[in-house]
Amino acid sequence: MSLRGAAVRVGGRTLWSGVDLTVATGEFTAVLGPNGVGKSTLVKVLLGLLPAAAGEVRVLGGAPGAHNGAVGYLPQRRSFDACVRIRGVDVVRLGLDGDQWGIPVPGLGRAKRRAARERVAEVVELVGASGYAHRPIGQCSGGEQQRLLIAQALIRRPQILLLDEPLDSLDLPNQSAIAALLGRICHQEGVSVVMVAHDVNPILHHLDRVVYIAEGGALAGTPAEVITSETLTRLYRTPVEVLRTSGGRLVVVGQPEAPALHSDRHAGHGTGGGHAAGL
Ligand SMILES: Nc1ncnc2c1ncn2[C@@H]1O[C@H](COP(=O)(O)OP(=O)(O)OP(=O)(O)O)[C@@H](O)[C@H]1O
Repeated sequence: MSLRGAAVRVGGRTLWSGVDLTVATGEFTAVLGPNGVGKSTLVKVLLGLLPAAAGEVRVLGGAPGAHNGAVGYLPQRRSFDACVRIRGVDVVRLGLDGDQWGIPVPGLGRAKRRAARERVAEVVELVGASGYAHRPIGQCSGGEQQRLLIAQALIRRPQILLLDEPLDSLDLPNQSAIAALLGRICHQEGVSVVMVAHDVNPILHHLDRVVYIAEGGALAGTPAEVITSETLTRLYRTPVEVLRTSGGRLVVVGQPEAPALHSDRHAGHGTGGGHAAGL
């Protein structure tokens, strides 16, 4: 994926401009930055849901959206209500043929149904969800639901996996487990992972590249290049300290927390109301 001199405008406002970025194949990239700078909007541009206002954006050698069959997408977290009866495996299967729901697929014979079942089982195994995938998804924990949604995004064997804050509202052990899972999907399965995140700590260990969006532009580099006290303090406009543990791992301290009602800030998109108060 590449952006050259790219800019984006929403609601008559330029969020960022002059952005030059490249995400190479097989890399684990985090998109970070303060609330409201346009991280989710970047994901929408990469999916072709929103046109760039200037510059050039290419995804898998084509215009954004042209190869979405090879892009898995996990939108910002929605949790399933406890009363949702659909099983985890059925949610995963929707990633394969959910877009054909209600329309009979001619010639979908027994062999194809078996292949689909096998692919569901394979991807459920990959994300470590076999133990609960046959339960109603509403009865799975937040971390379990997230694994099943990642399986859904992976079922078509995408080359790129785009995730919008997949660790949001998970507890710390689940954040680490999902981060490790995504690291494995990237580095062992060869899927390029691009993930919007608020807290870099759970993923820091797995990252190849960091993109910070702030001050109307973007800054990219390796974690060692970008994650420094000086750079983060400047970008977040608040004191942020980067410490190195005795094991050599970086820890970011003082990074602004995501507000508790995070998903509410997105409820008003497109309606002109609702989310500005949370920024
Ligand atoms: N459809 C829209 N119409 C008008 N404004 C929009 C629209 N979509 C997003 N915005 C605004 O664009 C800005 C960036 O939104 P975006 O969701 O990309 O930010 P973000 O960096 O992902 O924020 P957060 O960290 O809070 O998730 C916000 O100020 C938001 O209010």
